[in-house]
Amino acid sequence: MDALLVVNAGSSSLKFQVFGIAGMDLTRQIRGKIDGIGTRPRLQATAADNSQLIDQTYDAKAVHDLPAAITEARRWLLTLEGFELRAVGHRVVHGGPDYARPVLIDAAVLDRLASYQDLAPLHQPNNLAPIRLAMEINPDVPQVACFDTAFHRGHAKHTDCYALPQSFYDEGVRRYGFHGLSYEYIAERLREVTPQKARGRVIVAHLGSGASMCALRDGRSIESTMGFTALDGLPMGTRPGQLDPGVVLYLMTHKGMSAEKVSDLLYHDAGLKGLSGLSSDMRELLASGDPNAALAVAHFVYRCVLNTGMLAAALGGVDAFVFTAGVGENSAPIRARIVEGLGWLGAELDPAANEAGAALISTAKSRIALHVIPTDEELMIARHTLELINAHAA
Ligand SMILES: Nc1ncnc2c1ncn2[C@@H]1O[C@H](COP(=O)(O)OP(=O)(O)O)[C@@H](O)[C@H]1O
Ligand SMILES: CC(=O)OP(=O)(O)O
Ligand SMILES: [Mg+2]
Repeated sequence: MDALLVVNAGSSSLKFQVFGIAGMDLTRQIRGKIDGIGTRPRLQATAADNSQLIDQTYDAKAVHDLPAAITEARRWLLTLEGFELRAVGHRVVHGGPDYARPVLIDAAVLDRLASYQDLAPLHQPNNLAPIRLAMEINPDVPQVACFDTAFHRGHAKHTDCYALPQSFYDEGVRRYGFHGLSYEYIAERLREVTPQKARGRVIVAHLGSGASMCALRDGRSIESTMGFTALDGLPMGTRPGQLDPGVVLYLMTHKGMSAEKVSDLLYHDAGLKGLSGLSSDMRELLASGDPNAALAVAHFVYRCVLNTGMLAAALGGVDAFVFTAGVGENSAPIRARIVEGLGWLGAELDPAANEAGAALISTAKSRIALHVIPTDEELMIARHTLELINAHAA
């Protein structure tokens, strides 16, 4: 069967899906991921009927980074039979000022995307490595890059500028926002789940290893907690979230840290991992009795509540709130604690629905609807990829 492969390299996971394609039709054939990279790596994949194809765990050292995960996933994908690869769609985290929509990749595009590497060091190299590999192995198979930044590119200038001389804005120093493929998918799902609310004011909390929130008005992004890079906003697995730039100056001038050392700290050793001194993985922190784990969790919840206030102000009120991504989809205790902090907005949790992992977790009395919607960045990438390759072939 003609097939489309989708690759999504995140900060702690490599997700992939294989779709059968016929004209504009997509049928999901395989859904897979390696998660817990560097902590407790696990490769899982399921077929279209949800039957399990593989479930394998690895020693943390065996799959310690994304390149190692790419090698493992590729090894397994090559064992599959019956698929004729027609295109590959990739998540690329940073599209810079140049790309406001998905693009067919050629050598010039690849060079341009590589020039944003410093702006997303945790992701961009891992997004580009499989593109280079596929170009070498299958030079005739078209590849499409789909950007985390694209969905936010309609933000008004007074919201996506920094208060710096405008020459910086002109050269691309802007608040881009990320996780856009996830928000685009959620905006589409909301139109099916709750069409009336989808036209209103919605805050989506994408809480994974990387975490951000997005303000949607009538399904379009108007604000994000992330900025020029994926360091800003909420605390994350290994990134601090919002940080006074004075801290960076202090580290460089008072502690003599090089730019490289600061970058290492901010991308790899901060966030839940840095603050707890224990783990970047929310599951491990919730299971731990250590007071530093409790501190990191309390900080995460507090910053989620604080940032909700900011986005509520941007929207002028809130009609619905959506939890998604690894933590948002799976952790009832974190959802409960965030909702508790949103009581001032009139949010009221239905604890039984929350514990049961229901799609709607608010009470009938709640002033805002609280939803849990599993994200599907890979489906968004597949749709964009198919659209582009069909347009190109026409
Ligand atoms: N049941 C759970 N409870 C708490 N956290 C969870 C649970 N399941 C997954 N997670 C968290 O979700 C994170 C991964 O989310 P994901 O969206 O896949 O991240 P990314 O795409 O950024 O790699 C992990 O760091 C893990 O801590
Ligand atoms: C942009 C970003 O932080 O992505 P992820 O959550 O997949 O690491
Ligand atoms: Mg992710």
